[in-house]
Amino acid sequence: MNAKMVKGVNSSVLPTISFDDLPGPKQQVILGNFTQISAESFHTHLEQWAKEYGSAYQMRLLNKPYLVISDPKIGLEIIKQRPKLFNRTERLEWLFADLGIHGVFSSNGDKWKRQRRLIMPAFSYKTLANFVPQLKSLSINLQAAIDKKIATGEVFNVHKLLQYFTIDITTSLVFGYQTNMLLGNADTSLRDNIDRLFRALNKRSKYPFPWWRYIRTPETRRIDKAREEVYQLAVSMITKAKVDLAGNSVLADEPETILQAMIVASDSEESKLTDDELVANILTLLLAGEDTTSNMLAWTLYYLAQNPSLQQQVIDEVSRVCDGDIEKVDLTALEQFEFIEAILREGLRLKGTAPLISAEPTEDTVLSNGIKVPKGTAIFILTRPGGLDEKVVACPEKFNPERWLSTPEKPVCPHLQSSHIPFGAGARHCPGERLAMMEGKAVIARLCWYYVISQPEQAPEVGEEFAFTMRPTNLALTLTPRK
Ligand code: HEM
Repeated sequence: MNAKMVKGVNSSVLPTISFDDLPGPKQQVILGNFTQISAESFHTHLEQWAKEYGSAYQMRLLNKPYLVISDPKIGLEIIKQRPKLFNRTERLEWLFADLGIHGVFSSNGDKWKRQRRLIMPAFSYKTLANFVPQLKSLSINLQAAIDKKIATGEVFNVHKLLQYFTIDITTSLVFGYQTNMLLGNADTSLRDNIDRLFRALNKRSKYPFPWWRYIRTPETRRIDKAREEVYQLAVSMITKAKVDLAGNSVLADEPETILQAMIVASDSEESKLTDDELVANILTLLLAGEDTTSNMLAWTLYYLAQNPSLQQQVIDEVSRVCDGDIEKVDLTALEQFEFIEAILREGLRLKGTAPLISAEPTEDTVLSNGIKVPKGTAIFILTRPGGLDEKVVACPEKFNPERWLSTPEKPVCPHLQSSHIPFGAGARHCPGERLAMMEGKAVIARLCWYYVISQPEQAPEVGEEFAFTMRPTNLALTLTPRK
């Protein structure tokens, strides 16, 4: 094979290992490992096999071979060499296209470059800084929704309220449209539709061909309905944004929403986004911004519930930064919440909500560990094992935010930092990281300030479920107002 070497590797000293010679779980004829792996625990299966077969192994789902990488150095090497040497997988492209959400997340090549350029201004420091008052008012709505539930005395699901919060945030930032899920909008169809689309993505990613296009089941019909409803919402928002832009020339210079910014930025002939591309990107942002962030918040609360002294440390930080009054929280305060940031990072280390990143070489390639990867081989990069490696992290199973606090005498361990990629890395690094962290800090500060967070006695064991993002199952939390 005349294979391309990843950057910085000297081919003359590298022994090459053929993909077919890699170890891996025993495969069945035709099925490969298909029946050994369930969609809901996809990531834990892959992580378990990494413990058994090493940091690079092969598996097969029906006719499709996969290389699974859990060595963070190799994972980083792959994702940092996008878009030149690696792409998102072809399968991911058509899965997203099939659901009408083929935007910046799933595109490759020039299509991806153009879309990435057009959405990035929406995540600039300036745009997010302008969004802080809205973020603050939506976190107050979250608190009001919690208080309302507490007043009724009913047992309630905090995770669901966090999902409403992130939908309210994303729709308001992306469309400037108030879904008001937290303030009692009884129509939960948007959340239900997003949920259905995520589950469909996850289940369908196991199959090498789109059987659902030919065999209609009640579930395929429900998925089509969900897709159509979200699509129509996006179309109506585009129409409204265009009318707003036409009626107010100031908006062209200072767009108020991501959607307006995308329409303005795409207004030159060579970079124009078609309406279908606009819809796909709106849906991409809705999906990318909702579950990932609400799951991160839910996992963080799970760890805080087990540790009252961490809650007190959050209160102390908020008090110090906001001069004793959380209602003074603003952009500067959010930036100064270092301890809360450390808590969020530690939660992501143990329960990263994006445990897999997929990639595919654009040509035959040799990795720096000597593995020859044929063009088009699908690769799964596991984002969690690096942060659980005892050689890098002391007591890796322990929730210890202190490890993320940097002082001149004791900077954060560089190995820990480089093996921690919950938001990916390189040219396709998550553009929503800063927004997600701002949301996380605003919510964790407020909830610790106003409530004692605990787990009910007899709480069921909390599990992990993979539904394209990784979420907690059976999470029961009690929020009691602080005196
Ligand atoms: C805790 C919250 C979040 C996590 C853990 C997360 C994680 C990730 C990861 C792992 C990727 C793939 C990166 C790569 O391939 O290197 C990604 C991509 C992406 N994320 Fe996020 N994300 C979060 C929140 C958000 C938010 C709030 C938004 C926007 C509203 C967003 C928008 C995107 C987009 C558009 C991409 C595709 C980037 C590209 O392919 O160029 N994410 N995210």
